[in-house]
Amino acid sequence: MEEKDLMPLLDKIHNAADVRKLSRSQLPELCREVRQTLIDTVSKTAGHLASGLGVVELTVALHYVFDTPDDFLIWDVGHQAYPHKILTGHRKELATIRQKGGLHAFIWRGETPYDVLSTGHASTSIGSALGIAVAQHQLGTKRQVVAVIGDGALSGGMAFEALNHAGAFMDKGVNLLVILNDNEMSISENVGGLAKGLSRVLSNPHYAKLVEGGKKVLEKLPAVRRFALRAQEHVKGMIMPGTLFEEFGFNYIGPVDGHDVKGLVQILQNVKEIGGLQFLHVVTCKGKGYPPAEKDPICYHGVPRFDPAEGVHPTPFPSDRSFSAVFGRWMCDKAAQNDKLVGITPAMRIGSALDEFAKRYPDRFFDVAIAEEHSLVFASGLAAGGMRPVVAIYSTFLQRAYDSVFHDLALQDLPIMLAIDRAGVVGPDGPTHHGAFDIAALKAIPNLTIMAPSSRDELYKMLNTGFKLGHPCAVRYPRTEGVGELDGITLDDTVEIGKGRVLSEGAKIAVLCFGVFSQDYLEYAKEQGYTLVDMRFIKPWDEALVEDLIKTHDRIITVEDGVVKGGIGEEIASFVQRKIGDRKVKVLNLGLPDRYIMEGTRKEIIHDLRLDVSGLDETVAAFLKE
Ligand SMILES: Cc1ncc(C[n+]2csc(CCOP(=O)(O)OP(=O)(O)O)c2C)c(N)n1
Ligand SMILES: CC(=O)[C@@H](O)[C@H](O)COP(=O)(O)O
Ligand SMILES: [Mg+2]
Repeated sequence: MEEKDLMPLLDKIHNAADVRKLSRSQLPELCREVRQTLIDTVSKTAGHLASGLGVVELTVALHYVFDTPDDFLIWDVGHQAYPHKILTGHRKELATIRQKGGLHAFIWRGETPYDVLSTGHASTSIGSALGIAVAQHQLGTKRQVVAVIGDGALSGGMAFEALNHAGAFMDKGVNLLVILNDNEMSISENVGGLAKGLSRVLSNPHYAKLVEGGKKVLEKLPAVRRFALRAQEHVKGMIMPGTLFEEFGFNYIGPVDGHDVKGLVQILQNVKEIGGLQFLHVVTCKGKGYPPAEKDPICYHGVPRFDPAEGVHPTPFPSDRSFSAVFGRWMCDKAAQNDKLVGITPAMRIGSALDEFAKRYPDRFFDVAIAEEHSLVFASGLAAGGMRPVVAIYSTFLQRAYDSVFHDLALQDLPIMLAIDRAGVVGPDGPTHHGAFDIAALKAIPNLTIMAPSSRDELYKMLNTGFKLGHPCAVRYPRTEGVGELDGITLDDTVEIGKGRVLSEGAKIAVLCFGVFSQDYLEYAKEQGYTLVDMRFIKPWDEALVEDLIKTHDRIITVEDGVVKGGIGEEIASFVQRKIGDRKVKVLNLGLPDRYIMEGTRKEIIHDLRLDVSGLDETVAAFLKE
């Protein structure tokens, strides 16, 4: 075993209390061991890497200073919490992270006593930590509350709603420490005025002096609090004239070096003494300690399995065969033809495959940071102002902007297209990331056309159709590769609004699919002699086709990559009931269950839900006997 693989300290750490048994001088070695464990494990499991590497020292210092789990520690998103999982009893289980039956991808309420709230969607940590802090004040406990939020997550409006509300508790005996983990990165570059403001601090030539000054001031804090804070004001005044956070009622401290574990311990101990509303600005390097990740933190945000000696090659972008890549290609093709087309993403440029579009059309590409609600309202303004916006947004994150789909798109009848990526089961990111609800949620909104392509060429044609429509519309597609070729498909190729297509003529059973399942079932349907339909449209769906089918089929199965409850299948079942008169036609709705789907590969989950061919075959056999 190589020297680097020896973990003498980590071998003694079974929970955070064990961390607190170490001397402060042992902490740098503990950080080395945690960092090595992270690289060794995640390179074998895949998952989130760079963010966790950047908070190793902060995580060690927090568990060293605060009496966790009695004191509360709330991580924003939770993708950076792998070091936290290692130190709180899951060092071995980390090898199961994001796998079926394994550790949750992010923080999961109850996974350990240290984890009181589940996370996964950004910008919630300050609000939930404030709630916990107010609860402790009401209950009269002395339990401390710490929120750790990244500079990307801090760009989310929810974070500012919480900061604003926190101000109501200034000098009221509520203790809350908000730690900004500032690595100047989101998944890609962090954007916006706040990011610029924070960068000004870090790029200031006096920054190093400021950090030293900050440390000196903080070292004196408890003893000469008034003087120390005045001195710190002076130091900050050079760089940070009246910080935004102090306007919200917080005492802003920093910026401080987020990789000096002993310095962090000292600062946290001092800040803990002060109490009240504290905002500690910690500066870190995303990917710290693994040079390829330091050099390219975007590439190492989410990694496939890789050899640490080799690094990750190529940078994990959506594969060429993915639906996301088709969308990215369509955006570039359409932008060349129509100069009103603009593309918007809430912080997911790479995952949405907008990288090439952003490079070719920088003036028509807008990354609005982690601000899904704003991405749609911004699009409404662009549209009202004469542009043709396309918003690329993950299904699960679109949930944040549901009201804007109604209020700022459909109600206004604006020509905006939503490219809803990660629709349906996504896989290892688990329950906070499956795009399970967009069909049920969006189909309730009047004046919204919703399409679900079954193949890559169909997606391209649907994007053409949606853009040509010139009214509010959405195209939803999964985080998978697809069948179908784009050769010969042009920007003029569209699909007929509201019309489905029969892929295989059969009898007895008609299987109506919304999305990719029709391609999965095609061979099976042909072999069994069942009718297979690619419905193409969730709204408006092809009533005439269904009315026709129920004249010749007495079993209808609907399949959607979304929840069955409130899904499109139930709508069809109700339609069939009204149309069959005295005929006996039974309808079975298949899709995602009324429960949360835990982590696993998409393939595993689809199999467990009996939505793959073998599952469908079993279901059909039973259905025919009913
Ligand atoms: C509401 C929401 N939108 C988007 C995401 C996707 N996402 C996960 S982590 C991340 C970047 C977070 O940046 P930051 O908070 O700075 O953390 P870092 O990775 O830099 O440590 C994004 C956009 C999310 N989890 N939740
Ligand atoms: C933590 C987070 O929310 C993102 O990193 C998300 O995991 C990205 O998902 P994709 O890998 O599907 O882009
Ligand atoms: Mg960041």
